[in-house]
Amino acid sequence: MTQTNNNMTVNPDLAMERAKCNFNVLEVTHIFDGGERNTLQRKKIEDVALNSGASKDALGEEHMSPKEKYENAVRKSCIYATMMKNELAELSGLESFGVSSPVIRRTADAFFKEVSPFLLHLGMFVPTIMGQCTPEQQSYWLPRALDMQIIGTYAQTELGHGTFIRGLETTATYDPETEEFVLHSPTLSSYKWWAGGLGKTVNYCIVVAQLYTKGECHGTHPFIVQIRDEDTHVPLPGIKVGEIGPKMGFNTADNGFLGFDHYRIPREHMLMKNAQVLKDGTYVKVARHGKLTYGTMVFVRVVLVNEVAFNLAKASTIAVRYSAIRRQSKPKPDEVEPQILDYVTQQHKLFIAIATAHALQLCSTWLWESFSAVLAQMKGGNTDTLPEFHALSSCLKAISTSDSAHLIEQCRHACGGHGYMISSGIPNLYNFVSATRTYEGDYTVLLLQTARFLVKAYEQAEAKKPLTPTVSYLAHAFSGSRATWDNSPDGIIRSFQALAAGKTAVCVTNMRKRMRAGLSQVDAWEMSTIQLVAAAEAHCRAVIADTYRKEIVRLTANSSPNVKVVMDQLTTLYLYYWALERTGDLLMFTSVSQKDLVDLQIAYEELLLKIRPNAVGLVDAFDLRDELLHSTLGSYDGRVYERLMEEALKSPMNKEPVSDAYSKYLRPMMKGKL
Ligand SMILES: CCCCCCCCCCCCC/C=C/C(=O)SCCNC(=O)CCNC(=O)[C@H](O)C(C)(C)COP(=O)(O)OP(=O)(O)OC[C@H]1O[C@@H](n2cnc3c(N)ncnc32)[C@H](O)[C@@H]1OP(=O)(O)O
Ligand SMILES: Cc1cc2nc3c(=O)[nH]c(=O)nc-3n(C[C@H](O)[C@H](O)[C@H](O)COP(=O)(O)OP(=O)(O)OC[C@H]3O[C@@H](n4cnc5c(N)ncnc54)[C@H](O)[C@@H]3O)c2cc1C
Repeated sequence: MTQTNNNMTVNPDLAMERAKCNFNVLEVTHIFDGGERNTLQRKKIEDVALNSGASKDALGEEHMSPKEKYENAVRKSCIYATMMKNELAELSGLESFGVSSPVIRRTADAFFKEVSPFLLHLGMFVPTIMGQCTPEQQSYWLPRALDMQIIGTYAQTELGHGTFIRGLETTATYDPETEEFVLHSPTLSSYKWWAGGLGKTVNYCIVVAQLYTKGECHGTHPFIVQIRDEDTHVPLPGIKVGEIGPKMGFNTADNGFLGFDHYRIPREHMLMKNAQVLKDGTYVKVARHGKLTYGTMVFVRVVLVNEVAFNLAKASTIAVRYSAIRRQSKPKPDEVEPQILDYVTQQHKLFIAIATAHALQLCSTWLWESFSAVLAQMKGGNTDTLPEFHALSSCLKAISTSDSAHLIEQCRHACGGHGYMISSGIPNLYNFVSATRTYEGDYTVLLLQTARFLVKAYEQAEAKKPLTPTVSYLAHAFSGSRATWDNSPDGIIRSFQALAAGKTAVCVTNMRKRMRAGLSQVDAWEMSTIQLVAAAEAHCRAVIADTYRKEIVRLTANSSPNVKVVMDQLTTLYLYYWALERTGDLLMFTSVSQKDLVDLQIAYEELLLKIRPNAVGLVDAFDLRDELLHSTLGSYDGRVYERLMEEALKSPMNKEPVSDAYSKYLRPMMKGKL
């Protein structure tokens, strides 16, 4: 594994762990990266972007005031954007997620402990231009946006509504006299709220507003709106814009608010790929599917699965390396204190994090490929696969973000007190990832979208109609008997599918019962939503487990024997872990016995011991440079205590031997003179 400094002194415990590792680390790196070619290109990009030291700060971000932090983040965003235009442009021809590859996105993490104020520009503004504009509109806006001549964001959420898009209150009323739209915020709750970069950075944004023309409302549509002068950056007349204040994370993203006072924009600034307003105000619907204006959200949901996998890989790298150098307690009085990684409970906390990072990474690639296929079909006018894809991307976004946030927090627990230090890197990772569970569609709300699809699919299965691939297992939901338990990987995956089918069946039965008892369909649905969320979660687990297993079998077909073994151990661990987390459900919906579950628990514990010698090798295989980890606990060399002390000494509190607070408050209070 290449590191920036080849002459470093490595902590002896970490060196011992690396010597113990019995598989080829680089081969696993290639699996995680999606192939050797991707690894080589990633490394080239990282070398160009990071070796100059431009990502480093003289003073840690955490010691800066909010204003200094923001300005520093803008400074570095500009450096990175310039690199992207110049040095990195040629290198970024990876198998990429559209306009900016995930590798470019990831490398940027070395520059920011929180996030770049440009995140929404690349993450949503540019993708909306690509996905919602006509070709003419695109040829005008896209080059300017890609060249960063204009910087934009995505302003959809309002103070009063985020989830319920149809409830947005901002209006865009067409005036045929001037051929303009008049944007207006009629209430306080209609103010746009949350858009990243809106507070101070951007001069344009995508605004989602209720479209009115000829006195009729046509629902929400996207518009491109200039909000600041292109030269002076002063907000334009009719615009009220500002920053929303401190948050749990995202503090360098200047999330903002925005209100309009009868603010006029040209007709051409409505993004017209899916619907148009003609000069005379006639509304023309172009798209075949009513929800295509939600396309950018679907894109970001897909991207987020990859994003959280990467952040989970970081957290597990930090926690596993730290657990290898940390020694604590003395269970055997005559022996030295063990590495905390030797405690089975510690392995239980951490190895699932490594396995989940792999599972989500592979699912994200598979999801991206499915998305590309859906987009290709839609180009030809066919939207048949969109409902299934919406259900799939919704649940994968919900479960991947929720599991990752939970496991990153578990990694923090695994690092004891030191994990609570900002310098460990874990709090920032947690703050970032916990937000992903909420934004781009809240966890519960998205799982309920998947549940809608599952219920419909169940009814189709009942009527013996054909099923789409991800729910084909529902065809076996009507056998009348419980699924046969079998603890092979394929057997466990079948059991997860049986749980999803069983839970969906329970929901449908309960809803029907409730409706027979007099509840409306809406109320019967509402009363069943706890179970519907559980059914969607079970469905998603079955999809992840199945995809993870199939992808690993495929990707390791030509791997060396030990890589095959260790990758198989991780997938099996994932399956055992979730089977043991869901024992109650297994007892309800499969033939599993108490003895089977006791045996499974023992097999799980034995698997932890088998993975243990390779744990550091497995996180080394994520190949995360120290610059990306920002961690005193997780650096490659394991100099944890030295780094903790170095960071502590940087605290501005240590600049003076006696704090001013002594003479101002402590002394007077202690001398009774306050
Ligand atoms: C490559 C690297 C680039 C860098 C990027 C890195 C990372 C990027 C990070 C970016 C940072 C982002 C920061 C955050 C940004 C935001 O949060 S932006 C705001 C996001 N907001 C939301 O996600 C709102 C969530 N709400 C909704 O999506 C919808 O309102 C809803 C909950 C889905 C309900 O919509 P509604 O119109 O009310 O529909 P329903 O009545 O419930 O359903 C009607 C039918 O429509 C189907 N449907 C709904 N959505 C879609 C869709 N998107 N696609 C296809 N179909 C959809 C739904 O299933 C219903 O179908 P039927 O059951 O058949 O009736
Ligand atoms: C860090 C961050 C960055 C963001 N960036 C942007 C941005 O750049 N642009 C932008 O437009 N927006 C942005 N958002 C807003 C984000 O998209 C919304 O916060 C998110 O979609 C959730 O909507 P909400 O806040 O209205 O939550 P609410 O819908 O009010 O959710 C509150 C609770 O109600 C529950 N709930 C709501 N509806 C239902 C239902 N139908 N059934 C059951 N339960 C329900 C939810 O599950 C949740 O528990 C950002 C948010 C965050 C936190």
